[in-house]
Amino acid sequence: MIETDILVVGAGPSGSLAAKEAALKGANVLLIDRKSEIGSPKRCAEGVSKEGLKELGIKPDPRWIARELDGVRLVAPDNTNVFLDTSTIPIPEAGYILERKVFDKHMAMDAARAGAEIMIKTNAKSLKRIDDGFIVEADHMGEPIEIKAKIIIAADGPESRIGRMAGLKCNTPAEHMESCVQFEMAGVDMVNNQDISLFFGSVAPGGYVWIFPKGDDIANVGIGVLKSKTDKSAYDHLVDFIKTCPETKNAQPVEINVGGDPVDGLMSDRIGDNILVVGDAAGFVNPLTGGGINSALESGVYAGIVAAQAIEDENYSKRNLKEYVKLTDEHIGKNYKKYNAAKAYLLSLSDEELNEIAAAFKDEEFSEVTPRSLIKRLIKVSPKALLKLGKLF
Ligand SMILES: Cc1cc2nc3c(=O)[nH]c(=O)nc-3n(C[C@H](O)[C@H](O)[C@H](O)COP(=O)(O)OP(=O)(O)OC[C@H]3O[C@@H](n4cnc5c(N)ncnc54)[C@H](O)[C@@H]3O)c2cc1C
Repeated sequence: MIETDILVVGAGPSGSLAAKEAALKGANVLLIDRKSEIGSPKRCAEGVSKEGLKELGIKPDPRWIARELDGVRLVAPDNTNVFLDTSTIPIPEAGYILERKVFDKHMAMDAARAGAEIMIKTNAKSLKRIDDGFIVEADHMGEPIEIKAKIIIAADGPESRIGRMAGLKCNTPAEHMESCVQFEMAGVDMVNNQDISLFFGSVAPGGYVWIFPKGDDIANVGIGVLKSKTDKSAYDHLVDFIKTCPETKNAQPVEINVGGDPVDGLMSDRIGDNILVVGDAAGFVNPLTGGGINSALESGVYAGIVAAQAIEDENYSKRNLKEYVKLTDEHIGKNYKKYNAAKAYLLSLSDEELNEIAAAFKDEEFSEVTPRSLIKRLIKVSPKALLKLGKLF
């Protein structure tokens, strides 16, 4: 039987940062992932906020940055463009396009350098609660093993099972799981290959289509839809878009990525005795954009710090892990309410309303956008916005 203070299940961004932080604070840490190669296959459009990385002290490394971005292009159903410049407006998940397969590996390498032990091709299958922690049954390189841990950090992504196995109520209802499909494509004739492009309206019911540039003619072209808003699959919506969009109709795929994105907001059940849940597994995904890398990293840091302190205190009770909930509510969750309201508004708009708003904003020189100034402007453009926004705020 392998024994450790802290077992981190999942070496995505949240798990690697949790492992690194806990190891730096002196805990004995084991990080496991079921994959043969950490980071691969990716399930991500790879957009990340520059500021977010900076705040966590993660220095940009050319080995894992595919592209540095200038801004965001919002595209209305009638193809009207609105350009936002990230140097003047802070926009979540818009700063760099990562090479996730390299980034995730580097984050795990940093955890190893901090002192964490890593086991790849190790799939956690079940949990058994014992007096002072858990015994995890796992499959390592095809062989059954057992790992005894005082604390588990569940960093096992959007289809997380570890939290639930430990008795926590942390799952995303199907109606709030964005269904995503993406092709990495070559030969994309982008309107602007320094901006990410987001296409709204009936092209992607309940979500949006994205083109995220990774090179001059290389891009992640993907879609997220809510199953409750369409009878068609996300794949069929994306194929229709690619065939008809002038930027993608001659492009060719080199990779396909399929996955769920939990856009329901933070789960309240994020801790229990001997367990903390981080990243997508706990719903740390911006409900408006579907972006979760920055908050996965940040939640991992807080979990690592709190878990290491609990090891030092020799107290792994839920009560002693509460600081994690406080930190994540304060630093991450507080913004989700307004993002949820903005999303509800966006989803309430018809194609015609989106076209009207885009037409009014298309020549705008945005120097600063505050929620208040944006709402004022929206109401001026579309008096109907007053009715819809009134219900939300
Ligand atoms: C198509 C798509 C596009 C996206 N685009 C963006 C974007 O552009 N920007 C952004 O910020 N976010 C994006 N996201 C969301 C982003 O990918 C996630 O928020 C982020 O990866 C969450 O990190 P994580 O560490 O919580 O989980 P993950 O990155 O999912 O990592 C979980 C890890 O746990 C491992 N694991 C799972 N179960 C077990 C087990 N039982 N035993 C051992 N290991 C296990 C998995 O192998 C995996 O490595 C996108 C998501 C999708 C689906």
